[in-house]
Amino acid sequence: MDNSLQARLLPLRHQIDALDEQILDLLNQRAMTAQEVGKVKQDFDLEGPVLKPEREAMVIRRLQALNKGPFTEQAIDAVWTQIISTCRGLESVLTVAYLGPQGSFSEQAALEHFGHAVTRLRCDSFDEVFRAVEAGQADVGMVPVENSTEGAVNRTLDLLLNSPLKVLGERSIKIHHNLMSQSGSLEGVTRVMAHPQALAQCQAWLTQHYPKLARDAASSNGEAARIASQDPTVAAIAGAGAAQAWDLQIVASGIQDDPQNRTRFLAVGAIETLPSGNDKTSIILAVPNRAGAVYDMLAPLAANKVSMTRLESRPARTGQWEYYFYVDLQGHRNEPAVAQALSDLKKQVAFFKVLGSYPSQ
Ligand SMILES: O=C(O)C(=O)C[C@]1(C(=O)O)C=C[C@@H](O)C=C1
Repeated sequence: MDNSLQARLLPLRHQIDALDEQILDLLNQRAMTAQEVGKVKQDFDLEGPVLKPEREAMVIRRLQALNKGPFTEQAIDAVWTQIISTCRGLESVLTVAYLGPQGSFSEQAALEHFGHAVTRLRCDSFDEVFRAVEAGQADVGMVPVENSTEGAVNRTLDLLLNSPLKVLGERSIKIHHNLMSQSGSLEGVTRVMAHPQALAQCQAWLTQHYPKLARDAASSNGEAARIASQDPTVAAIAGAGAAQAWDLQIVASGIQDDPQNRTRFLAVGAIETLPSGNDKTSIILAVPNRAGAVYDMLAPLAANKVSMTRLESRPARTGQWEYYFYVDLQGHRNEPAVAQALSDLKKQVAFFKVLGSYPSQ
């Protein structure tokens, strides 16, 4: 029996080729079915983007529940996000706005959430992201709302307060910082550039490994990578996407001081999301400045057995109320317990706004 490497590999590779043909055929059948769905939506004159966040979440969760492995749950999420993205793109291509430049963590979050079959609209600020979506230049926007080490992203909180857009999804990504340069070494490099937050998140590592390297602030990590791609004396700290985007070589990876460093992003758009079976609702509240007001504010949640997953406060600049409270609840606003809690809450607060209900990640 021929037991050489080739002899053993060949039949397995034939098997993989045959399986790939079946997968390809099934993918095309799925794509044609999605096109049919697109036609039905057109026939019923459904306005707005074809995006149905709750349906996308349900498709992926159902497969994760059915899965027997060895394909992992994360792989199912990543692969089906791409499949759905492509199918959605055959109905109508979604335009996603986010803070650029190329290779930014916002871009990573946007593509991990909506897949690659989208039109990318890179913006210079979070304000511009909201403006682009409000003006209809983009269907959805992706903005960071909190970082596990740095806390809330205040500008995003302020924009959510004043925008008519709804939150339609969330995506938390690991913030994995890399040191990168043109050559892949630090020879000839005299300074390291990054956004101040990234420099802060890597300061212990830099002090330990490269105490003599000057540290300079850039407007974003992507911008630092762009500068490093043109200046061999500069190294940048950025995500792996930026190394790829600017053709830089990674000198050291995972250099953030907190290995669990994560940022949570919100997807926003002019879309009301229906219940998916596992949802969150984000609201903003303000209470009058009197003793016990915050306690009273939260009582309807406990009374209706609605769990709060996050509470963030932000100074109100009206002079009239002290703080806005950003609250995330478990459940969809259409679920009876959440609906009751929201209606009770509304009666006793000075300000009340539902930002949206959306599938939990
Ligand atoms: O079910 C739909 O409404 C579709 O358009 C199909 C599909 C999919 O590929 O599964 C694509 C886009 C939507 O956001 C949701 C799901």
